[in-house]
Formats: sequence, C-alpha cells, structure tokens
Amino acid sequence: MTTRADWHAWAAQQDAPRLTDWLREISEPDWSATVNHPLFDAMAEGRLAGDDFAVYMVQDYGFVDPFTALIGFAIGRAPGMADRVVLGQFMGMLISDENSTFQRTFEAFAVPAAQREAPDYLPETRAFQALLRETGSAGGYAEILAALVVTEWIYLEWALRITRGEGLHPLVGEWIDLHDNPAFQDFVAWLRRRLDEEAEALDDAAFTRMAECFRETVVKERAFHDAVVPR
Ligand SMILES: Cc1ncc(CN)c(N)n1
Repeated sequence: MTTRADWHAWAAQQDAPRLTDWLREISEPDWSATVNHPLFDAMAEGRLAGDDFAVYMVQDYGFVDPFTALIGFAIGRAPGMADRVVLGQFMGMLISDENSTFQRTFEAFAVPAAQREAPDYLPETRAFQALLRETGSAGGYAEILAALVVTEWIYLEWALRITRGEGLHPLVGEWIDLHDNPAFQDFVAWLRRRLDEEAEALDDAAFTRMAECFRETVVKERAFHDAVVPR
C-alpha cells in the first residue's frame, strides 16, 4: 500500500496525479475523521467550554514543543538556503504569534502553574510526541516533510471547513486565524510541493519509509483529537 509501485499504479489512473493526494488517500479513513472531527465544530461554533478549550490547548502545547524541534531538524536537513528560509519564517511565526496565543490562553483560562510547567500528558499526546521526536532524530528530509505536510495540511483543512459562530472567544478566533490565513495556506502549498518533489529522488526503501511516516502521523492526529475531546 505504501510502495513506489503502489504510487505509480494509482498515478496511472489519475489525470493530474500528485504524490501528496495519493498519500492523503491511503491515509483514509483517519484523514477525514480528523479533518471532520467534532472537536473543531464545537470549538468554532462556541459550544466548547472555555475550560475544555484550555485542556485541549495544554495538550496541544505538548505537541508544539517537539513539533518546533522537528522544524529545527527540517531546517538542518533541508538541501539548501531556499528551503531553510521558508521553514525558518514559519518557525519565526510559531515561536512568536502562535506561542503567544498559547500563553495568553493559559492566562485567560487560569491554567494552574503546575499544568503549564509539568502537564499531565495523555497517552495519545505522548505517543504523538514520540513520533515527532523519532522522525526528527532519525528521519530524512522527506520523512520530516511528510510529517509536516500532515500536521499542517490537516489543520488547514479543518480551519477552512468549519463555520465560525457569532461571538466566539477572541482566543478561539485567533486559533482559527492561525490556521486559515493566506500565509499559512501558502506554507501548506509549499510543503506539499516540496514533498512531491523530494519523493521523486528517494530510493524505494526511503520512499516506503516516507509514506509510512505520513500514514502514521495521520493515525496519531486522529488519536490525539479523539483523546482531547471532552466526554
Ligand atoms: C495535534 C496538532 N496537529 C497539528 C497542529 C498544527 N500545527 C497542531 N497545533 N496540533
């Protein structure tokens, strides 16, 4: 299912085949289950209690820490300056605007210091952290791009899909803005393009590792959001 031969067989049936479209397709039903996750609708329509939003953001900050390190690995493994500039600009946004949204959310919803400093991470958050750390330390550039394409493209898709309710808490609005704005859309398009290109040059074993990494990241996305949804 994840070999180069599988990709070529799929591509032969398409008018305009794109590797990242194929990767998304072989990651169903987890991809659509994540994009259409009820957590995002509850959040966007103002049905998610403030405390539950804060719980999600605490867990998500546990994702953002190794994710930031993964961008660092991507910058290091990139083939040249052109990629490093784009990834570095994204890193700049992550550690300024996005980090600030987290910090102000923790303040606004009075998240206790203990939960900020040493949060109780859910098993699904820990499993996602482990995957990001492993991909950063052992993965090649294409595998890192595969993980980044998943995490950013899935967030773009739900953010473009949801309908915003009236009178949303400003921090919820800000969280959606971070994931549907034009610069973010351009970044996701760039990530996809670069993975489409980089995959061409991989040998067969590296190609399969890249495709497995994509699928495993989607599995982790679904499990994370299933776990943080309030019951
Ligand atoms: C779990 C998760 N996945 C993706 C993103 C978007 N960077 C996020 N904030 N959190």
